[in-house]
Amino acid sequence: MNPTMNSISSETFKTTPSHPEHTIPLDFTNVPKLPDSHAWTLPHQPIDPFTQEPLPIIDLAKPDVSKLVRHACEEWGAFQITNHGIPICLLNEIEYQTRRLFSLPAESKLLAVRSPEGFTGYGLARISPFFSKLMWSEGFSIIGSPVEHASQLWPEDHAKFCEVMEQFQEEMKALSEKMVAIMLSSLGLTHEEDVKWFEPMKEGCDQSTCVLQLNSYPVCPDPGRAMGLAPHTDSSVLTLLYQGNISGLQVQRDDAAGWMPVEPVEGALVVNVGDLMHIVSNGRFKSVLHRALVNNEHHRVSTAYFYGPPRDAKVSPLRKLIDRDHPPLYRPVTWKDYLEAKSKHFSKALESIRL
Ligand SMILES: O=C(O)CCC(=O)C(=O)O
Ligand SMILES: [Fe+2]
Repeated sequence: MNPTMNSISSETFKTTPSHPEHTIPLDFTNVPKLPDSHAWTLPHQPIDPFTQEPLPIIDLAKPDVSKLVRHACEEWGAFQITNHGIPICLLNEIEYQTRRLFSLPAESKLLAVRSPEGFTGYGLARISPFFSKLMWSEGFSIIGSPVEHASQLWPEDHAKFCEVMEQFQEEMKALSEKMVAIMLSSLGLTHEEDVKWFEPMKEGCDQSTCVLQLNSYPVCPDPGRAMGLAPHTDSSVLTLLYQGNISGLQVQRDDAAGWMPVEPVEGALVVNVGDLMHIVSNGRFKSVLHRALVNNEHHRVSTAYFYGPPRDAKVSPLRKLIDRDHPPLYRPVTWKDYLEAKSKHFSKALESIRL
């Protein structure tokens, strides 16, 4: 592994495996010892949480949300939200269905494996090809209805799974729109006027670039040397993450400071600034470098919703944020172009479009 490979891309781009013998996740049940293929050498560099301002937790029902969100996006590129309006019963339901899926025997999960040219289904983390070591995790990607793969997993009994996943995507899309609006208005922008690419999404014309990613981090025999999900930034506009009540997520505020755990808060969602928001805000909001660690007691699952614009919409630094003192930092790109840049330049994708 290249330890300098820090900010890596994430979810919907296509990549070629660097270790073709491992195109599907390990059968994690009854692995008594961490295999060499999964043993990482990077020290985990934890931060002393008492020396740092903790990651902001923002109550959306309180006043001053806009100021708090701006501060969080400028300083951290991530924050947690409470009072977001997503019912706790839906969050419990999504966690239940996610656990139900990943608790299936390995041979059943392989019936729903993501095809080499596909974007959806069961498989390794998408960022796997960028690392020589494998991650202690498995994933299931959904765009719209998961019925094609779910019916492979449960021929008779997939209706509830599909219903919950579809309902959750609808709720996440609406909440993402709300959060984008708050973020932009915190910079003095009204998204209706300023962000043309945003319109088709709001009208529901194109939902195809939003992805629901279910992640599973099985109990690990040697968590100190394993990596659940290697450091990366999300390529999305923003990501909404539900991590249940098991720790593992960490964010990096800046290179020197080490990794800050994002401790679960009951019913809260984590918001990550993605690379596209980094671009439209002309670098004011930072896409956050984050990773997930594993443990030897609990099977951790998480649900990430990546919110993206229509594939062909142009994304560029917003005009109102540009003046003589703040020249545009990035050239205009479509989401499609950006994902291509990400799969080619990996951690250097943002740099590759820098003016
Ligand atoms: O599981 C987590 O906490 C992080 C998941 C994540 O970063 C991702 O799916 O991109
Ligand atoms: Fe991520």
